[in-house]
Amino acid sequence: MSDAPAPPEAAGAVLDAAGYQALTQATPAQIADLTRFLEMLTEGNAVMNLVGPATIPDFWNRHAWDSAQLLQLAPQAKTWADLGAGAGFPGLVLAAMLKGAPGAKVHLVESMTKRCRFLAQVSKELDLPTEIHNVRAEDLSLTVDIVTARACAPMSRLLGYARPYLKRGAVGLFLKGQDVVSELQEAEKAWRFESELTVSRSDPRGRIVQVKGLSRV
Ligand SMILES: C[S@@+](CC[C@H](N)C(=O)[O-])C[C@H]1O[C@@H](n2cnc3c(N)ncnc32)[C@H](O)[C@@H]1O
Repeated sequence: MSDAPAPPEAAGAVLDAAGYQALTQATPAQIADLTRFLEMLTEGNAVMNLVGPATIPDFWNRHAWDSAQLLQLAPQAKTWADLGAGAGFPGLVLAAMLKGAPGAKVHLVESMTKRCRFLAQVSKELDLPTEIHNVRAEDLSLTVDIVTARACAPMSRLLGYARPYLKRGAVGLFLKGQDVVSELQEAEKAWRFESELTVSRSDPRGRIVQVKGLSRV
């Protein structure tokens, strides 16, 4: 048994920028971009509903690390589509971490115009490799390596939104909460698909669902 101290996520300690950097090997420039994003999120949240205000003090774990952990499941992926990107989770964090990587592009798909304006502001200021689509996800069809979503819709509905992307060869990586098993059971009534669950590293109650090979039952 190792005597090494428990990692912050296991110990339940609040994660700060240095802890995030240790978990992700983020560069100082990436930490600076994410710190500015946190400032813009805090300012934006004062005038519009972007994230639950109580979650902002836990930004580095609840939002940044929750999002960035996806990169460790798909280290070769260059192109991503984040459905229901909202204030930019996971999409803006992925874009900040992929900035400068050859061929990197994160498509942020969001139906609410106000939120798209916020996504555009952050992307412009931080010069992130994003493309913003102010549309409903299911009305768009992009060829990407990975299609992702967090808190966008229950799995059955989400698979309908993700279908055009999965049909073009994307793999799904969806951040889900503790109801994931019942959501999957419900989804299996309407869809056939392969799924694999990974425990979330930012919250042991959460699961990341990898989805491939979607078709209608
Ligand atoms: C609860 S928020 C979550 C936002 C972000 N993913 C996060 O985890 O912080 C859900 C977002 O999905 C968007 N949304 C819901 N259905 C959508 C759809 N069919 N196409 C695009 N955006 C959608 C909503 O406008 C909202 O911004």
